[in-house]
Parts: sequence; structure tokens; C-alpha cells
Amino acid sequence: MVKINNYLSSKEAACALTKAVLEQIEHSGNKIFHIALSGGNTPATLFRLWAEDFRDIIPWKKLQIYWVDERCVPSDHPDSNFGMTKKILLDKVPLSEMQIHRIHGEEEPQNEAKRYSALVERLLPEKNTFPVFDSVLLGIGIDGHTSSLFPGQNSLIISPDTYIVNEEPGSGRHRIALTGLPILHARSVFFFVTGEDKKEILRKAIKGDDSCPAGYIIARLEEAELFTDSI
Ligand SMILES: O=C1O[C@H](COP(=O)(O)O)[C@@H](O)[C@H](O)[C@H]1O
Repeated sequence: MVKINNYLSSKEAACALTKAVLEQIEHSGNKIFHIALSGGNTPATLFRLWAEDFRDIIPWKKLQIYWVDERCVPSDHPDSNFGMTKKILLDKVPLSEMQIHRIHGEEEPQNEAKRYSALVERLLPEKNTFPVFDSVLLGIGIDGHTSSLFPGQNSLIISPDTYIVNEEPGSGRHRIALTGLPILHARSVFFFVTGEDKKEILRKAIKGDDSCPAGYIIARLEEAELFTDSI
């Protein structure tokens, strides 16, 4: 089930999402807050907002930052999810290197998926053998992918591994992706999806349509929130 929060602009949606994340951080008291970020184009608005308007409001010291997914490219490649986040957000806020856990897109993919799964499993609390993120921020691609789990790959969504190596349909390029079960075990899951071009797929995903990974996951989440300007 997903609670839908629709706004007139992507900035308003980003602002509301930020406030929802801040509430979660507040609820966690003095504990460390483990948050997994998505990449692609959409979160740029959100990260810009965090680096500017919310720079002095977000309690950076409490955060441990992880990634939902990464393209298998070096961090200075224009497709790198970490590279985008670094430029827009990480370089501009008071986070230390110890708080930032990137996926090494430049390493051999299978080894890196194993290394990163082990790192996340070691640093996060556990429930039913799954690592538990405090928040997972997800996007939805125009084809309905979320994390880097693409249509037709439902078996990967329910993989017992925390992160897996996947191939982008079409290009066959490798990606490393957080799988569905750790997403379903997260304390909070937020979708940030903006733009006219996402209208159609969003309608499908919200209905919990299994033919797109975002819909498959939404249908199985007990609770999640969507922040959008696309409805
Ligand atoms: O490739 C990716 O796509 C999705 C959605 O990205 P967007 O560019 O359509 O906003 C994103 O959530 C994922 O992290 C990313 O690797």
C-alpha cells in the first residue's frame, strides 16, 4: 500500500518528502539513521534542496548514507549515481567520509555486489535475516523499474541476496541493485517520482501492477509514501 502525496511542482514534492524523512530521523531519537539513496535524474531536485534550503536543518551527524543502486562505471562517469549525488549534495554538506558508503561501480560487479551486501549486512540492524534500513528512497523509471530491477526480472526482486548484479535491458550494461526483500523490510520507504513523462507508469505502479517492478514492490509494501507532481 502506498500513500499518495501529490503536489503542483517537483520542488514542493521534494520539500514534503524531506519533511517526512526528517520526521523519521526525529523518531529514531539518538540512534544512527541508515538511509539508502537512489540515483537517476529525479533526485537532483531533492538533493539540491537538501544542500541549500535544508543544509542547516538536517541532522547530518546522525546519518549513514548508502545507495539503492549503482551503474557499473567509475565514480567520475556521468552515469554514476554516486557521482551525481557527490556533486549536488555530498560535497556541500557536513558529512564525513565515514558516513558515506558508496557502491564501487568501477570494481568487478559480482565481487562488488558481494562486498557491498556484506557491508550493509554488517552495519545495519537485522530482521528475519534481512538488513533493515531506516529509510529507502526510491525512484521509478519510465519503464517501471525501481532500484535497478527492470520489468521481467521479478525473480531478482525476491532474490535472497541483499544486492545483486543486473543487466540493463537493451544495452546489457551492468548495474548493482538492492533487491526487493530488504526494501520490504525497511522502516520507511519513500518514492519520489516527478514529471509528465512518469504519469502513465505511475498509474500502473500505484495499482500494484506486477508487470513493473515498482508495482510489484508497492503491492507488497505494508506502508510507503509517494511524493509526486505527476498525478
Ligand atoms: O536508473 C535509475 O533509474 C531510476 C529512476 O531514475 P529517473 O532518472 O527516471 O529519475 C532510479 O531510481 C535509479 O536509482 C537509477 O539508477
